[in-house]
Amino acid sequence: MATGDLAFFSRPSSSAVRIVAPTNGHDPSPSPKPSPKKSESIAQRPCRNIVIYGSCKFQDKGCIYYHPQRDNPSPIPPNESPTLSNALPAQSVNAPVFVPKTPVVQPAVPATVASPPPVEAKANHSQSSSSSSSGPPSFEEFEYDPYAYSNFTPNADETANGDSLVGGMHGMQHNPYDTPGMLEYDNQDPMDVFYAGQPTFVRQPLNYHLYSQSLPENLEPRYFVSDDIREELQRRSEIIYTAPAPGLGLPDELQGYHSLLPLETTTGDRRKFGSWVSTVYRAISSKDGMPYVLRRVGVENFRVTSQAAFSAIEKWSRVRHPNIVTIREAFTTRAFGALVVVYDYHPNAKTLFDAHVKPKAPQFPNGHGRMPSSEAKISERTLWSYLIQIASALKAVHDAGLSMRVIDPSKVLITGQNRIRIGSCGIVDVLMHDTRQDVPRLQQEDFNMFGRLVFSLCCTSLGVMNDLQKAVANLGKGYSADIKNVALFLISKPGPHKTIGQLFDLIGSRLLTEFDESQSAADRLEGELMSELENGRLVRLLCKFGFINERPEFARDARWSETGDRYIIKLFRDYVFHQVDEHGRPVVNLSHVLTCLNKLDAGVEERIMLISRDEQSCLVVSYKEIKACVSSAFNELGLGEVG
Ligand SMILES: Nc1ncnc2c1ncn2[C@@H]1O[C@H](COP(=O)(O)OP(=O)(O)OP(=O)(O)O)[C@@H](O)[C@H]1O
Repeated sequence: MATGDLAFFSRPSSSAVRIVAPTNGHDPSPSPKPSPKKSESIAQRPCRNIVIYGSCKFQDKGCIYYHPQRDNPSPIPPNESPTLSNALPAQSVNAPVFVPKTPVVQPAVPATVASPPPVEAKANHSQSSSSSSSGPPSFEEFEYDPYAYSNFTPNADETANGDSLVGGMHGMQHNPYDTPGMLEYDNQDPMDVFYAGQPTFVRQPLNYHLYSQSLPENLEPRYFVSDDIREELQRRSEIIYTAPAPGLGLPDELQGYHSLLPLETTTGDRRKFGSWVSTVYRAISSKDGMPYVLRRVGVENFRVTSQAAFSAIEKWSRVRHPNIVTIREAFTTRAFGALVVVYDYHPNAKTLFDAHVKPKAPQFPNGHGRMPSSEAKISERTLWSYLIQIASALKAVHDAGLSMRVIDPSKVLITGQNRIRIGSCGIVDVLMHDTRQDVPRLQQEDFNMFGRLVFSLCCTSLGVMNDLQKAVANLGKGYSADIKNVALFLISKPGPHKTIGQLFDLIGSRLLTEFDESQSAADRLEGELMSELENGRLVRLLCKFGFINERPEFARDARWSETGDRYIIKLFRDYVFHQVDEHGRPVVNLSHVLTCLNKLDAGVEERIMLISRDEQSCLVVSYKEIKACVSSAFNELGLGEVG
């Protein structure tokens, strides 16, 4: 690969990315015959064998390179200094590098900087400096410098004066990356070991706090939220925005709610909610644009004679519990001829009845006749989780001086992975506002309803309680004695011993298991959130690439995409996305893409080699510099025609 043809990197109209073939001692035209001056300089060049292996077999057999004497074991020739005339031409490594012509703005460095601080302190500084708000230098300031990695140390006078180091450059010899915050590697290119007096290779510190490290390919999914969670959230999001079918004959607007969409069939045989028929709609609030559930209870001649009917709703709306569907408000409506209670909407919620009790549609195994699908039995662990969540909701309600009044498989929702929420609270309180409420008795009834729900779930049947003996026997066959005890306690006769506290005594240490599992679930979700956080940053970067690359209005202006910042971005895009394997097949490696983009976003000092499409030129450039290119090209768009 040749580096001679680098002219297209230059942008004559500006100093941006001015890459020119070296002159004076780094003559671009490769000369096959070494000039006398050149032979002299070869004799001054450290022998690679010494650098790599510590000795050279050909030292006394005509090797023309420099070999250190015993009294001077340094591999660098005594009169060698990293000056312009003695440094190796860029052609030798086929890799020109970018170095800012003016230095990166660094914080003032104390005079003691000449003796570098310990490595650890430097590494920390490096991390903070790379994330500092001063940011990388504009790419306008970069210019090709073959001495970028020479081991130049400013003299005491220069370092004593902060300005001299920070703002003042002595020609092109000071490496702007040679700051106290960098490890030695920052003064080196990995290839230096082959031609300079730097036998050690110190790895550049990675800014782990700024980007995720690449993971083995088989762990790729860790970069993204896991499939099951993604699918579930996508489904919910789709359901929220499902548009109602036209011609349903529903009001366009109902007390500040619009876009009503029934969540159940409103025709055919309807089950009763107590002695009422209820229908659930999803509707959007005009106030906040959020979806809510309207439960409409069609009650003939239902009249609210006083606001007192809604006092229970006020109490209920103050009950905020993770296992209760929150009530927002209630109203009656003539247009709808009903009482409407508004609840929080949990997209893709399923009732316990639909999930566990409702007979499933028959399956057709291999076309050989019909067979009813077997009900999936709830596992003991899941059942305990349901029990604990409902008991917890019950406690909150009883503590608030209320009673649940409806605990039925058709009114308890599963709103996520084993997440239970009791819906339809408060409705009965409004409907029966004119009858005297004996709260302790109603609370005892809650236990009873809860017990029947446990039997229904264990036996996957609603009518199970018609034959109690059989129900107990069935439950005992499928579940532990502890479950059986809880179920029997719940359906036992009311009495002073039957309190929510007693119920929790029976649940015992299972509560801790539930608590532990819910904490683990929170940890898992936090982990998922982290991966999404990373993705958000990368999407912003990809958007910038989208804005910059292949702009049609500049299609005829080759200079726009073939010079300066944009050319580097174009080559970087090839490096990230368009690599091919040794057979010319596209390499589709998501880990590579994510790693590159993360490093770019963090603007790390690590350098990569970009290769032109004709493979005639290459360019060594750091992520930090590419990042500066991206932001300058993007800013240029914003200030220009794109507005
Ligand atoms: N707060 C809510 N958020 C999301 N969906 C809900 C909510 N409340 C109820 N639903 C859904 O609305 C549908 C109907 O609920 P409903 O309580 O009427 O159940 P049902 O089984 O149809 O009972 P019924 O026979 O008494 O009407 C169910 O699929 C349920 O998941």
